[in-house]
Amino acid sequence: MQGVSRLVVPGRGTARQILVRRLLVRRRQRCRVRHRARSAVVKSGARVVAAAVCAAALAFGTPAGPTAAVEHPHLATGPDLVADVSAERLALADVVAAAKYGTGKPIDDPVRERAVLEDVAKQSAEHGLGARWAEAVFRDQMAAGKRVQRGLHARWAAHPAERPTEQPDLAIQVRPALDRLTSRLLNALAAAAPARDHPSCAAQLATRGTRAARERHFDSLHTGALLRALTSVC
Ligand SMILES: C=C(O[C@@H]1C=C(C(=O)O)C=C[C@H]1O)C(=O)O
Repeated sequence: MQGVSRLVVPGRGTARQILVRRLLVRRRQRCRVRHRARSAVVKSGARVVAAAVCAAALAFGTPAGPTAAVEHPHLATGPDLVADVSAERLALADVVAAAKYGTGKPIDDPVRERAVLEDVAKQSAEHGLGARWAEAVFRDQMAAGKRVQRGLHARWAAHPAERPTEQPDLAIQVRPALDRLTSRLLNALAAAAPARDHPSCAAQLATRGTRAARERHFDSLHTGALLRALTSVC
């Protein structure tokens, strides 16, 4: 579980390389979406400039992570917080998995997910955040949590000795703990918002994400899920 950034997934590179690639794909998609939106209202010359700015940001900006973070400290602190709180939320997926294992409670609970997203939409306004962005991030967080639950349930089915010895109460203990993290993650997103449009946001987030995974001694299941959880941040 050591050296997560160097953890190699056969055929796909290290965990850090996978995260940077994934975040770049996301960034390119956002660039394209914005460019298309702009294209609808601006003349063709401006369209070319907008596309060139996106392309240049993607081509030159991303590798400049550490330097950019020194010049703009918010580039480090926002992604740092987001990675950290996301790792904390993901660690709770183990407790959720234990609470559900063998009880027949489904891993996917759409009703609960809707309640989480409604809470996010409500609180995001209080944090000065766009509800769409906040909801996208929380959808990723929930997808990541479910990936961990599925992985652990499969692991426990195959290796009974690894099954948890205690069964926490989902409604009384676990969900309230997740709910408490909602406002912390929204705070972290508010701190990361200025970094979001910076070309090195994805690189910063990758660095902070792999560090958070390493600090928590995440295995490949949890590290992969953390990468998934961070997909919509930048
Ligand atoms: C965490 C749970 O499992 C899933 C993941 C959720 C989440 O990450 O918030 C919410 C609902 C479930 O689909 C849960 O049931 O509470």
